[in-house]
Amino acid sequence: MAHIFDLAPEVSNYASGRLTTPSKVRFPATDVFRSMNKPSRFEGDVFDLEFSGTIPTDINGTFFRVQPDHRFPPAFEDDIHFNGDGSVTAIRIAGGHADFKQRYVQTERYKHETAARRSLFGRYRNPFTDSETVKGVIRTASNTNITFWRGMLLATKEDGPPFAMDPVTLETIGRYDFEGQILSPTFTAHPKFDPRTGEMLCFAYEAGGNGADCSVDVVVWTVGADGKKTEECWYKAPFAGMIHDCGVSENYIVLPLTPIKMDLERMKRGGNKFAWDPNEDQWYGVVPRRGAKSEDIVWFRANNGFHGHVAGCYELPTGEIAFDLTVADGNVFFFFPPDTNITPSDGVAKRNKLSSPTMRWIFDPKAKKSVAYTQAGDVYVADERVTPAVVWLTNGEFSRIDDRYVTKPYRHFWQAVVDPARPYDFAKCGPPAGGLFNCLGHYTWSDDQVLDGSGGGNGVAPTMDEPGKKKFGLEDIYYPGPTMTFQEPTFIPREGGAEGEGYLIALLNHLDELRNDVVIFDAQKLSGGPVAVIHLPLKLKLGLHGNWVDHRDIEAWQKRRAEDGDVGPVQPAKEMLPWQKALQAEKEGANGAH
Ligand SMILES: C=Cc1ccc(O)c(OC)c1
Ligand SMILES: [Fe+2]
Repeated sequence: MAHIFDLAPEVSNYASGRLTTPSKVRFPATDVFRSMNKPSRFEGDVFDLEFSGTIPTDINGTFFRVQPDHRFPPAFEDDIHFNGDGSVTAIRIAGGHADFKQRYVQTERYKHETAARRSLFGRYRNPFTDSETVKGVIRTASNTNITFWRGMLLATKEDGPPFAMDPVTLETIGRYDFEGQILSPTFTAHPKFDPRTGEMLCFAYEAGGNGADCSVDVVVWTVGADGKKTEECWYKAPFAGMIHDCGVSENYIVLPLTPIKMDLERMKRGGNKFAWDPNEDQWYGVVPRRGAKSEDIVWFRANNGFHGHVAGCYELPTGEIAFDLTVADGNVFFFFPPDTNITPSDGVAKRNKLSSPTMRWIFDPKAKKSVAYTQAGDVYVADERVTPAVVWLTNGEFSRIDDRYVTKPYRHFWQAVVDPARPYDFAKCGPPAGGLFNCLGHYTWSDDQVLDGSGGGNGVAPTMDEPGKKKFGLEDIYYPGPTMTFQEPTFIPREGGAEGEGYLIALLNHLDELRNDVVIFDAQKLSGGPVAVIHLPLKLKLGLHGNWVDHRDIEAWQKRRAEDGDVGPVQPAKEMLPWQKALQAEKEGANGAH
């Protein structure tokens, strides 16, 4: 009997890039599904994890994070990581011990594909590539963020509505529409929480129709601590681009619009949802948090760049807004290249060795603006272009702050950092899956930068290409060695501590062993190395975002969410979304016509 491994090499499940009728469960032989990126697909628990060092006994809570993790071989052989099914990790820490739980978000997509035991949804955010059997089904993979809101976890991806999960069991409760108050087809993966008021500030882009029609409609909401929606205002964006993250100050919200553009005709042809436009500016929309009208938005323009994640955002004594985020000098999403049918060939950006500094922008919300009439509606554009007040060469991504300082002046931020000067063991690890985030960085703004937002005194920072730029503030860096990279860090506040006093927790990727650890640092002393290394007996996937939830908050809400609690159980959405109802009516109309 020939040994299984002696048989002829496996036949691919793909014919001209499309999934055939899979004879075997076999993922594409591409970098997206290889080595550290190999599908995990694991759901389960590990009680009382092994660890080295000492897990701080003064923390009692759960570190939640989410990863895209394809459950089935994708419909398209060249599928991308960002199109994987959302799978949530919970690291429950108490009494110096840690437990592990991993569960998928049981979205509509999850349910339909489980029943079919195969992929039914096609390309990333392109329903024109889906099986006819799932037309009208909410297709989000809920794979980008996992936040805690009024006793539930919200698993989110910006292409669809949130799905609620139980924060202890990780069971999926269902699609969440804020008790029927938020019915847009899309919802941000980056809601922000005002620590002073308990409000959730959130938004959606491509929000005007079915969530996949390249709409330029943007909506911004405020939901009060009591769960009641108190603000809703709709705006027009200058083009159908990505608004991934946002910043919130005491009175304003800042929406960075990235020049990675949608195109409906390309999508209908089965192409990519997005294409990088190296000739387009980066835009920043600034809107009031309260009592806003559509004409209150002001869009600021700056030279082309790729927005990363927001650190802090707050108002200066002048009433201007300091807004900090990483901005890369080229297309970070290499899997969404320029659309050569649209972008003039001479415009294709030079192949950058991307640099991704932290930029501080200072926006005047009262800036003089003019109306640009676009076919989609009025766009209010500031007359003056903007340049960054500070360019800090952190070369990082996944900025995080002490979330108790959201909307307020802050000093500390942390990032996953790329330092190409450090040794990397390519022979053992191969290419650094997901980016060479080989360090964790802790950064502290200097006094003058906190108070007046200036670039260290004169308010004018060197431009991006000025040689020998100044370093700003303090830097505290940890490098684990040549075979490891980090995922996004998350701050854990120490009870009663000042800003930034506490711990930093992150996943560590062992690219040689193909396994993960969870590392915990003193947030003020990364360079001292981790105080604890929690050993997972398996490899997860490269994830996106995570958050720390203190167990007292979970327990308090468990009481309130009990059948006899003052709030009662989480209510999943009861009705289809408006775009689904419209589609159903269209179908019935068409059927009725026969
Ligand atoms: C990191 C940004 C980002 C933006 C859009 C996405 O759909 C996403 O999916 C994982 C991630
Ligand atoms: Fe994000």
